[in-house]
Amino acid sequence: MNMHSMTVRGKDRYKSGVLEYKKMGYWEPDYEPKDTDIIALFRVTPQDGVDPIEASAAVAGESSTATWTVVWTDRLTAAEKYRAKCFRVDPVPNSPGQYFAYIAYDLDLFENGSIANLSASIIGNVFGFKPLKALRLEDMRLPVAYVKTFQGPATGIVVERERMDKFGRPLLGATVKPKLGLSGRNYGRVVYEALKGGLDFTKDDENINSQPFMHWRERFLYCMEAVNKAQAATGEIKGTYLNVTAGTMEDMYERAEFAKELGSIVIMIDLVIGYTAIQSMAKWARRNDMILHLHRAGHSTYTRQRSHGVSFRVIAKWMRLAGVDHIHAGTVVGKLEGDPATTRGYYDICREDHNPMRLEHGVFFDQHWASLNKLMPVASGGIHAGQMHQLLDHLGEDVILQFGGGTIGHPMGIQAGATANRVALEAMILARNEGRDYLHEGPEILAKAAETCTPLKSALEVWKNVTFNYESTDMPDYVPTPSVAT
Ligand SMILES: O=C(COP(=O)(O)O)[C@H](O)[C@H](O)COP(=O)(O)O
Ligand SMILES: [Mg+2]
Repeated sequence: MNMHSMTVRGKDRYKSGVLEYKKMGYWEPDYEPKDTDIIALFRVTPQDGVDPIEASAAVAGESSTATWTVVWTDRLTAAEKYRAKCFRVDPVPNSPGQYFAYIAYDLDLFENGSIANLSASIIGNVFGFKPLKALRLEDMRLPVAYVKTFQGPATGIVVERERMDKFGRPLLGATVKPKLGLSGRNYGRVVYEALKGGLDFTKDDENINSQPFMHWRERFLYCMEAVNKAQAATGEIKGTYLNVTAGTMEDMYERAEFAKELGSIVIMIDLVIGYTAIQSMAKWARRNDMILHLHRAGHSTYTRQRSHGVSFRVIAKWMRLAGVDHIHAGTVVGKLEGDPATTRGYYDICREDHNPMRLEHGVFFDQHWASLNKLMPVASGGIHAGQMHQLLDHLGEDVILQFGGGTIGHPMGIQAGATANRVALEAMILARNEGRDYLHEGPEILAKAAETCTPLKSALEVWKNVTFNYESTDMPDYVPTPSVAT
């Protein structure tokens, strides 16, 4: 094969002629994916003049065995088997210049139980490939044989509810605010008031670790004192997600051990610690019967753009494999990006034993989760009591609703903020259980409950105009082949 054409420069530098991945075997339109193949769906935006099939074959090549030219040593391997195979390329409806490329990978390309290994192939080099303008990993079909090599959530939704002794309603939480600057004693006071007022959990913020104004041991000590006092005062089980995120694994283990010593039932980590660190902490959590909360800090840097990056649905799948018990998955109605249909897809990935293909929720593949536990989704970011009916409608019952500003910013104080949220939630659950149309009657149900709950009345009044609109990104009218859909 003559690869000298790779030296083409100037405006013609991306012409398809310079790419020979099709010829190298990375395009196989007749390929029928095996049950054991991993399938990735990419949204490919080729540079002008680049053939979409050649570009998609290049994605298959660069994310599996290929380099830019044929190498002699290919012949020393089972190259046929190890080459990823792009088997389908469809134009994305209503998105000129963008294509959905389906690529199948043999299971033997991957190490058991390692997100680091999976991601080093699938999102390793290929996102910087010059012949592409943009590339987005939209979804993945993970075969059961591969899923079974991961531990999954150690606690999961069912056991968490049993441990918390709370059933039939979403759980309630709050992120302590302000994000930074409180001393340990004042911080612990926020935790106590929020839990005493009616919340089930409080949470450290993503950037609270061990800063000069509050070292981690102080935080843990004051927080656990607050949890114990609130449990004694209310007779309910309470928790606070102690963020053990730190600069090294050794520091994280030390913090997690101390949280356990103090009797905490839950610890927290941030997505930015990396996949291997997350899997290590998940194994620690399983060994130590600890619920593991994951804050998705940093995800929007690569999940938000529609044409480039990695969809959060893929991250949610990877995190269910990795074995966290909680994951932030969006609110729809809050301050952070996320439309109802796509967010629903993320929640489906967390909570179902089997995801059927649901294009209307952006779920492109059937996905069996084998015996992996269900992952509790967390709705957090700019939500308040006045949205309770919408939250229940969009997100269902197996979810943690977290009101940071919506608790700690309450005009009557933190306990009152927590009470407002608890009363609003219970009013809505009762209405739902009575078969009422709680979504449409929501404002009326909340107003009625507020007649006997001044904190709720005050919350409804102060935040009555706080709404964040969302942009709908519902799936376009797109029909993939049944062979990859089922
Ligand atoms: O601190 C907060 C929310 O505070 P508040 O309730 O005061 O807005 C969380 O970090 C965000 O929820 C993260 O977003 P996401 O949950 O989407 O990852
Ligand atoms: Mg935060």
